[in-house]
Amino acid sequence: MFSTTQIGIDLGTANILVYTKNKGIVLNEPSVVAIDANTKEVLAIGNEAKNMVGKTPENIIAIRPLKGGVIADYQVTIDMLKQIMKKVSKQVGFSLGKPNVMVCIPAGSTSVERRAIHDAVKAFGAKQVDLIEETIAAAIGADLSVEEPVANVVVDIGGGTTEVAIISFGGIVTAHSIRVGGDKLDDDIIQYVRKKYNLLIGYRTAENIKMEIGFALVDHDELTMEIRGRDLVTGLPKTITLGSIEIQDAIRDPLLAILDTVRYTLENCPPELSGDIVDLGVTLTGGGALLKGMEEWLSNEIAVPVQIAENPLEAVAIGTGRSLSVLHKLQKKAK
Ligand SMILES: Nc1ncnc2c1ncn2[C@@H]1O[C@H](COP(=O)(O)OP(=O)(O)OP(=O)(O)O)[C@@H](O)[C@H]1O
Repeated sequence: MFSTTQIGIDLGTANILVYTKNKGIVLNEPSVVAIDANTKEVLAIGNEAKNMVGKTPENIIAIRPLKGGVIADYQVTIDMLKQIMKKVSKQVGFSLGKPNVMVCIPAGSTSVERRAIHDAVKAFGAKQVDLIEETIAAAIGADLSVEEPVANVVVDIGGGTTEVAIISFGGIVTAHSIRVGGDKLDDDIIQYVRKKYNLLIGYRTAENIKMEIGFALVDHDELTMEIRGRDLVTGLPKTITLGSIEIQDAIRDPLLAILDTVRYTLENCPPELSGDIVDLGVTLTGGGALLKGMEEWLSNEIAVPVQIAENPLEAVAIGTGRSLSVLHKLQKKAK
């Protein structure tokens, strides 16, 4: 008899990852879909679609169907999910039997959207489909002892949202989220460069600036970077040099919004669990955790230890996949 393949899907605003128990991460691609604007036909997904952004003829448009932590384009999300299942099935070969699938969905998705995602995965041939909250998946993926009666604090800084949760005994004790994540930092960099230098830059350039010379609000030796864009006055291409101190200023507001959400969640922690936070600290997951100085800045501001999960970008997908076994064990116990 074949054992059932277990698959975890992290349906993120910025990236989609798929994890299987035996093979680990088997797919990691940006949540981008290229479609023909006239026929609405899906032409490409993931890396292939991202590479088309801003470089394609007018009839081919690239869509990020998940925006700001919610499903912005429902039909395209479902189409993307189908393509992903197709890719993964080829790679993993779960033709041997129907897989059990766990999907981690954006926090802001409605019950109708949750149902639709569930049905789309099921229609593709999954044996069982379950949905999981992002912070619980992140905590499991970060190797926190979520089943213990202690305060596990997770701050997941994704593309569209930041979610903060205190998890104890397998459940969320308190949680808060804001629609501010790495994408908002990119937006603010675009606005800053436009205002100060009259230069138009695209999202990919803004993201590169953030990754190369973006810092949380910590003192640091200044870094610089040359960037290219379109001069708004002459309409011609132009190169300028940006410094990390000015970029730090440009992304100050979203960083402070993230800090406020962390503070607010910690303030709402039941007193019995507060002591654990001082001892165990806060764990950062999601790509935003990789912003330079993030760990040091948050730790200084909230005065508790802060650590970054081993694989911040993969923690949710790993936890989503692993949670299948946790759920399975719980179900067995319940029988
Ligand atoms: N080295 C880095 N420095 C700063 N930001 C980074 C770095 N690497 C990735 N990011 C940012 O992390 C974000 C993506 O993170 P992640 O893949 O965890 O999001 P997601 O799970 O798709 O989003 P969400 O949780 O909102 O659905 C993007 O905004 C990306 O620019």
